[in-house]
Amino acid sequence: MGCLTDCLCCPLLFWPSIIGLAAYFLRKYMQGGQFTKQTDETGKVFIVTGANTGIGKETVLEIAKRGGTVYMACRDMNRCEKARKDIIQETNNQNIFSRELDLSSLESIRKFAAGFKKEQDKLHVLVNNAGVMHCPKTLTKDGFEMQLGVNHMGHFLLTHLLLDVLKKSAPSRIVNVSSLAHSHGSINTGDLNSEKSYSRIGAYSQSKLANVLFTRELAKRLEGTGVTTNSLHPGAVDTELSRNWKFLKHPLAQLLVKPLQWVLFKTPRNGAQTTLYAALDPALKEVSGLYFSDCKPKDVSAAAQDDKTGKFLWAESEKWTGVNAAKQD
Ligand SMILES: NC(=O)c1ccc[n+]([C@@H]2O[C@H](COP(=O)([O-])OP(=O)(O)OC[C@H]3O[C@@H](n4cnc5c(N)ncnc54)[C@H](O)[C@@H]3O)[C@@H](O)[C@H]2O)c1
Repeated sequence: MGCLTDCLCCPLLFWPSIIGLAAYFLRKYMQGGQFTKQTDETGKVFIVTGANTGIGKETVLEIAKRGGTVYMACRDMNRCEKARKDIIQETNNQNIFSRELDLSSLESIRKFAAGFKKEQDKLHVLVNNAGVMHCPKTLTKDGFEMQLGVNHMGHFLLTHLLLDVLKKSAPSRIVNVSSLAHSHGSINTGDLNSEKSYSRIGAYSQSKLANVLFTRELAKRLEGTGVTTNSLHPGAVDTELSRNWKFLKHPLAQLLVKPLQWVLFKTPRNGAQTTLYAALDPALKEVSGLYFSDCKPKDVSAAAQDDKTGKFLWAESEKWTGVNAAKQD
């Protein structure tokens, strides 16, 4: 009792302990839902885009632990190869492969899909995970605004090129990693490619809204094929995604931001849980067109429920990516 009174009277001990405890429990809470079901993925083939870091790498690691064959589709082959070796070492699963895929190049996407289909005639789960966020205005090799180009258009083409193998492997799944940022986005129908004006944040939100609209429209078109598709928000996750916010690298910003990040952001492993849930949970075998967060279905914004915009985006994406011509290749 005396000791407690002493502590209460000593702000130097009391307040740091209270803040520390509050931070600890808040961090625990912020780590979110976990996918704890045990599944055996032996014999199943997966592709994960952007698999060398962050959520993508953790997704591959967990699937590898469960025996799946995984193609890590990456832009940076040095980092991809290193991540692959780490995963093989940790899981002893030798069926992990690294392949080059640059989603900012339609040519690279076509090359990746053709190469994959030469090696495999099955694909059970495609995880469209790769993404860029808040970059300064740049264009993809084909002249698309980078965030819409990589996050949506690249995955739109990739998905279409792999649909035949996904259908052959049904029941199969397409998982699109979107973001809560979709909820403050809008599809700029008059200036989809941000030619008249550009906002880093607006273009990211637009691309993540495009992920949800694409998922919903695709789900309708895939009805009865045995291929399902869902989108998700992984949570706020401590990854390299914020690399374009250069001020965060300043030592002073690090001093302020790091403790906050530790409390409020998920680890990449916890950030991968909703992706794993959407990709692996047997209970979702026939569930399609939904949006998940923390391993649960969640509502999407009104803009994401607008089927007219979904159809507009689909038609534009077909035009931009030349998907119908590509399918005949
Ligand atoms: N981290 C978060 O808080 C958060 C929140 C919401 C949504 N997301 C989404 O999660 C996904 C994964 O992001 P992360 O947080 O792991 O970030 P990350 O930066 O660690 O990983 C992104 C991956 O995408 C790859 N990539 C980028 N451009 C590419 C291209 N042109 N071609 C191929 N690959 C490319 C990167 O190389 C990297 O491997 C993204 O789609 C992101 O929008 C993340």
